[in-house]
Amino acid sequence: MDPQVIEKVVQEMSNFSPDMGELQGVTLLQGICDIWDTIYNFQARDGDIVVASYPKSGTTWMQEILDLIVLDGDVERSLRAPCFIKVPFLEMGHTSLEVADSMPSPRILKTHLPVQLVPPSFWEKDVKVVYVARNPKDCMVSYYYFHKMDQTMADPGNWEDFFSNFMSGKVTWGDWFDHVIGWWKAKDHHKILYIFYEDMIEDPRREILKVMKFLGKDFPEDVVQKILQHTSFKSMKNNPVVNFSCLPESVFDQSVTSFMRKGKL
Ligand SMILES: Nc1ncnc2c1ncn2[C@@H]1O[C@H](COP(=O)(O)OS(=O)(=O)O)[C@@H](OP(=O)(O)O)[C@H]1O
Repeated sequence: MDPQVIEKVVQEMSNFSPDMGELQGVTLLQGICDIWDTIYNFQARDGDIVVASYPKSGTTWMQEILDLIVLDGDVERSLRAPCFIKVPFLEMGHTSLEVADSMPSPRILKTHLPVQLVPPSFWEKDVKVVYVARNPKDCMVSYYYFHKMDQTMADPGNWEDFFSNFMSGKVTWGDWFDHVIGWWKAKDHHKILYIFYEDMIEDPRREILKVMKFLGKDFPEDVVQKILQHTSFKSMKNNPVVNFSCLPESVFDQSVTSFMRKGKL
């Protein structure tokens, strides 16, 4: 991967301001609202795989599982680039979208958008979505610490403030309840596999097998074990490709808290 492209994506991330905007009643970063036409007109392709979630639900974990499944368990190749380059984040700026456009298929893309805001081309093409949901209590705690660590997010204030903002959907990417319910309903009409973070914690092998089946893959046990081992919390915490240690403190100040913070219920 061209280091200049990585640099450009990081630069774009650091340019995001904590200002909030709103789209169709959903609270989003103003930076997302500003480039909404570009995001909404993004062209999905047949064969795209999307990991969708409310923030802090286990997205990065699922991204890495998906990448390894697509790579038939080739750990060496999974180390080719940071996760935000391997799996472009749909609403994170022009450069991410350019990276996505230049990628060969099958692509893996990430979004935190509620289902009603997903660009229409995703429903017109043959796209598979893995949605990850996490219980709101852990999601909220994780999101609170993330706001403190991510220097481009608004200061969350004290816990009581953040709690009431979260409960009323006044945090970026909107209301947790609408998000998980919207995607739950959509799974009856589209190719969506709905996975729970808690199930992944309880039995990660079982959930990885579900994802493999959804993607039409079947591996011998040694490959499944490799994927399992490489995507354990301990491995991911120490893996620079997924632990965001390549981001400068001006973006993620991990002296406040690690991105791979707790990884538990
Ligand atoms: N492998 C593995 N096992 C268990 N838990 C894991 C794993 N990888 C990431 N995590 C935890 O997921 C939380 C981050 O969620 P996201 O990746 O969705 O964050 S983001 O919205 O994309 O920023 C964050 O949760 P908290 O620890 O509760 O903050 C991560 O620690």
